[in-house]
Amino acid sequence: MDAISNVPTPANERVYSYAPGSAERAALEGRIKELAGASIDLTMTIDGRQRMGGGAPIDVVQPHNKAAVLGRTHDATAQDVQEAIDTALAAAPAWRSLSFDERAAIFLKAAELLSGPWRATLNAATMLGQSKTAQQAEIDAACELIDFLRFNVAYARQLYTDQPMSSPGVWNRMEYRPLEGFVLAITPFNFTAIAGNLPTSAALMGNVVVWKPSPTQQFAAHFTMRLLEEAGLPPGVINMVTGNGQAVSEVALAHPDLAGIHFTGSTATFQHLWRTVGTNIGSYRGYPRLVGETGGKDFVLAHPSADPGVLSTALLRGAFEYQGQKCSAASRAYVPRSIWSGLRDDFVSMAESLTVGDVTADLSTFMGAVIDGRAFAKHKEAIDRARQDSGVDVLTGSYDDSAGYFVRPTVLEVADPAHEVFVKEYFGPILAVHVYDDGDFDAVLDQMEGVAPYALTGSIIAQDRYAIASASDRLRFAAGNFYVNDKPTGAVVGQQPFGGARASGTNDKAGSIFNLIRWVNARTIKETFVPPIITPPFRGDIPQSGFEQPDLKKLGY
Ligand SMILES: NC(=O)c1ccc[n+]([C@@H]2O[C@H](COP(=O)([O-])OP(=O)(O)OC[C@H]3O[C@@H](n4cnc5c(N)ncnc54)[C@H](O)[C@@H]3O)[C@@H](O)[C@H]2O)c1
Ligand SMILES: N[C@@H](CCC=O)C(=O)O
Repeated sequence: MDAISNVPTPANERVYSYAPGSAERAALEGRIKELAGASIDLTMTIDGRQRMGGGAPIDVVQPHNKAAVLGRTHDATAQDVQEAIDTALAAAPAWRSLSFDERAAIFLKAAELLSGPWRATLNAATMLGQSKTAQQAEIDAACELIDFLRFNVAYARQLYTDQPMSSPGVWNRMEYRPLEGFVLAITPFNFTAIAGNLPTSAALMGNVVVWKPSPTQQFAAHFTMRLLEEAGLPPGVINMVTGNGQAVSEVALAHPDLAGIHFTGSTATFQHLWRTVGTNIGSYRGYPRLVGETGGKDFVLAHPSADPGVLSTALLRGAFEYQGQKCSAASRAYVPRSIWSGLRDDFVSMAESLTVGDVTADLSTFMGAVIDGRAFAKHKEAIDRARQDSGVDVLTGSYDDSAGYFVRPTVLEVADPAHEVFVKEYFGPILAVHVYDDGDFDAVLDQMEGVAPYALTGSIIAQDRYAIASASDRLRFAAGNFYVNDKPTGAVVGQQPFGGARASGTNDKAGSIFNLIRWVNARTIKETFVPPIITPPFRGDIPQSGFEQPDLKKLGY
């Protein structure tokens, strides 16, 4: 089509409340029932065809009811991964020559389908497979993924319209080519939206993708793939391989056409991927783009002027929503003694009153289970160690994996601000609190700024504007997303572009133009309309422009 279209102006998707008696609640409950008993094959999708991976089987269960198997997936083998790469590369010429409008329409349609008929399916799958409450599934699997799909189209259009200046007689253009090769998207268990965004953002920019979701998110990923197909994604553009990723690392990272990695997950995994790419660097066609958003040890710093109600709400929601399994979750808090002495008992009893259980059976439950046995064992060990540590006061916290992987909200009060609990990411509902003398605010600020290797999210809770300004300035490099008088979680696409620095990742801000820039490789084109020509005899002066009078004799006059 010979036109430069206006893409639809994006707006954040409305968040449904799922109030008792509402139509959306009835639809969700119905879908939960159907999917809970479905026990489906969680296949790979290569060239639009679904088939099981050739490796070891993996049962995908409900974390809050570990005996309930939602489906079975298989590890992809080296041969499976090779096939996914070959398919992607074969699909590349047609996909990249499709116009942006045609590509964008697929993802806009996916957003529309998810906003309507697919909403209950993806929310139910996320609740069942990742143990999210209805509210947490809604803000993730529905709203955030819809926002990613819609806002990315608008950001891509903005990027494409960014063009260089031209001078008289010259037209300069910038062509935003996709990367040459394939993009490998490796996604985490905790956000259905992130899992959907990582392959689709690269594909929107004209790239072909091999996508490997986390096995513990495979249930919702399976339906995300079906949604994209219904939206019209051509076969081969995004190829999904399943399993733990061993073969993906071995084959894709050694492939000469690896053009980029779009990763979200732990710092250790990203460092492994980066190291492997580094080792193989001479063998690629180009320099693979490495985009990785990783772990955090996110803080809440309270000033003596803080409103205690704001502080306790930020801590309860920031630390315990989705069982603390958000990369943004508050896992360390610094609270002045004057506030803590009045707040502690109430805060602990509020934490103890949070309901924990099967989020799909009772939609009012505040927390579900942690994702799997490995996560449960890690949290159990951390709590047991804390109990044996004389420097740690376990104010509340317990665990039970008899039916599901349940870890109750855990609050540790610790005097030593350099203790492991302020440094290590547990990625669960464990909050460490350091109580300081009110006069030590500045010293605390200096210490907590660099005690952990991460720099993802953090909050300052204060009424005193000088304290807010000082914390904002001195914590400038300690968080990629910084909050004033709010919890450190819940970034919204288009409002708080998300990502952190230091060990927390490359900070390419998911759902923003900065991220999309990583998936293009710009070509600059200069066209000179009337080029200068050197005519003999050469007198040593090189014409600077082609604006000499035309030779009328040559033209026949
Ligand atoms: N910064 C962010 O935006 C952000 C967002 C979500 C999660 N996270 C982080 O993600 C982590 C939790 O997610 P997770 O447990 O799924 O992380 P993880 O690193 O264990 O797994 C992430 C993905 O990498 C895959 N993987 C693991 N080893 C691999 C290998 N050798 N080769 C190829 N693939 C491999 C996994 O199967 C999964 O798909 C936390 O550290 C959290 O902070 C960060
Ligand atoms: N973007 C989400 C966190 C994603 C990581 O898990 C938030 O802001 O809470």
